[in-house]
Amino acid sequence: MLDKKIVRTLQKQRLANYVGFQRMQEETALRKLLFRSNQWQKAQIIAVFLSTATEINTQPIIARAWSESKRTVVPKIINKQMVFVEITSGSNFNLGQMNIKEPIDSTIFDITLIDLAIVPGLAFTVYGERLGYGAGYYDRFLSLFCGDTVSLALGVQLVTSLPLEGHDQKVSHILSQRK
Ligand SMILES: Nc1nc2c(c(=O)[nH]1)N(C=O)[C@@H](CNc1ccc(C(=O)N[C@@H](CCC(=O)O)C(=O)O)cc1)CN2
Ligand SMILES: Nc1ncnc2c1ncn2[C@@H]1O[C@H](COP(=O)(O)OP(=O)(O)OP(=O)(O)O)[C@@H](O)[C@H]1O
Repeated sequence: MLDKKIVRTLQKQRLANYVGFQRMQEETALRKLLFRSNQWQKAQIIAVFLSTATEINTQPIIARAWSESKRTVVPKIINKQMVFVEITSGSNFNLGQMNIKEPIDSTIFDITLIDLAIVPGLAFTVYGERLGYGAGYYDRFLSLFCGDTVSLALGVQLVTSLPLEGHDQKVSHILSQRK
C-alpha cells in the first residue's frame, strides 16, 4: 500500500532524527508509565522486543522485569515466522534481519502463556492503531494473542490517523505523554 510506505519512510526519519537528552527523558517517562500500569503489575510473563537504535530502549524494561521476578520472551524470526523465545541473563544473541538482536536459542515459547506483550511500531494513534515495519509479523501475532497489549509512543510516533487495512490489528493500550 503506497500511503503506508510513505508514512513508514517519514516515521523512520522522524525517529532517527529525534536524539538527545529530551528523547532520553521522554523514554524514561514512558517506561515509568509502563511500570505503573495495571497490565505491567499483574503480568508474570512479558513479551518485549529487543530494540534497535531508533526504537525506545527496551533494555531497562527487561532489567526491571527481571528485578521483579517476571519472565521475558522476545521475538525471533524462524522460516519467515515470528516466534517468541525466553531470555535470561545467560542468553546469547545473534544479529538477525534489520540488525535486530535475536537469542541463539530457538526453544519456542507458548504464546498463550504470555500475559503482556509490548508491541513495537513506527506510528500509533491514541485509539491503538499502529503501523509497523511492513512485514505483518505483529499483525499476525496480535490476531492470535489474547493477553494485554501495550505500545509506548514517543510524541513523534503519535499521529492523528493512519492508512489502515482489514488485517491491521490494534494494541489495547497506548502509553504516551500527550494526554
Ligand atoms: N526491535 C524489533 N524487533 C522486532 C520487530 C520490530 O519492529 N522491532 N519486529 C516487528 O515486526 C519483528 C521483525 N520485523 C521485521 C520486519 C521487516 C523485516 C524485513 O523487511 N526484512 C527484509 C528487508 C529489510 C529492509 O527493509 O532493509 C530483509 O531482511 O530481507 C524484517 C524483520 C520482530 N522483531
Ligand atoms: N493476520 C494476517 N494474516 C495473514 N497475512 C497478514 C496478516 N496480517 C498482515 N498480513 C500480511 O502482512 C503484510 C504486511 O502488513 P502491514 O503492511 O499491515 O504491516 P505492518 O502493520 O506495518 O507490520 P507489522 O505488523 O509487522 O508491524 C501484508 O501484506 C499482509 O498481507
